[in-house]
Amino acid sequence: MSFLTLENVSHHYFSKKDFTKALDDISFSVKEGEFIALVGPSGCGKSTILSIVAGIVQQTSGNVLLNSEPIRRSELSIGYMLQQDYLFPWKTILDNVLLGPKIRNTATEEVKDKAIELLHEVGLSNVTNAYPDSLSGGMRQRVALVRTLITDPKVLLLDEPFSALDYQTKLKLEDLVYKLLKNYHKTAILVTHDIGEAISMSDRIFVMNANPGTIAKTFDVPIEVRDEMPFTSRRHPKYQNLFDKVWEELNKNDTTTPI
Ligand SMILES: Nc1ncnc2c1ncn2[C@@H]1O[C@H](COP(=O)(O)OP(=O)(O)OP(=O)(O)O)[C@@H](O)[C@H]1O
Repeated sequence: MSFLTLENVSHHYFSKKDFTKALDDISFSVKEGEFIALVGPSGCGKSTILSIVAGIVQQTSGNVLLNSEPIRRSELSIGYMLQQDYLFPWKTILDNVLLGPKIRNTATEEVKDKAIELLHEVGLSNVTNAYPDSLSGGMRQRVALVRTLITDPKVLLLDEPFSALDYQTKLKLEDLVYKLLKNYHKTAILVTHDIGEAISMSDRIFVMNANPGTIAKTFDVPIEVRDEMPFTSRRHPKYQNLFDKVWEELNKNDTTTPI
């Protein structure tokens, strides 16, 4: 059963003199609890899709559906995780995590306990009262993850959340995020330029073309790869096979990077 659907979605960005056709006739469905990845060249509209799903950008045409009905924004809670963590330097880690609930007036003792529990789950129990400046990039992204999860969003939009991290930290965080999202049965859409990350974390991959942004091809990640944690899944022969196919698809229409 489809949970979240984009139906013939197109989008133009208008300026005073010009316009950009960012997306052309995008259609796909995501099941509840499913993890999908969008990969494609720079400017193909990946972030625009996330913004449309989040309701930050209103598509020029087409529909966004929730459980096959036109979406009512109040019915879908969304969590966003970005490349930058946007932690407030003057607030402690715990207060950064509790910012959303405090704004909504829902920061009960129970929510505070949940925040502490989640910080423990991501290995940050010992820094709840520290300030962001004293944390590494990977630790800060773990705080950002907890800050996203504390509001219990139904859908997580992950816009290149690991791309600013060193490679080792990135691999570790991919495992951690994957484990948490599966444990909490979250639906997630990941935008990434990293084919390996897309294969090792998601159930399906949408490869996009640019100018305007379209979905060129959808790949199902084989069950044997999906059943493993992201790091170990990279050892599976079917991982490499899919990597080659996604790479080939990405390069079919890419005229920007001659090698
Ligand atoms: N606010 C905006 N105003 C005008 N044009 C925009 C705006 N945001 C994005 N665009 C244009 O829309 C197209 C899609 O942009 P988008 O950021 O969604 O692509 P992307 O695939 O996420 O890119 P990247 O991988 O570089 O982050 C691009 O041509 C971009 O320049």
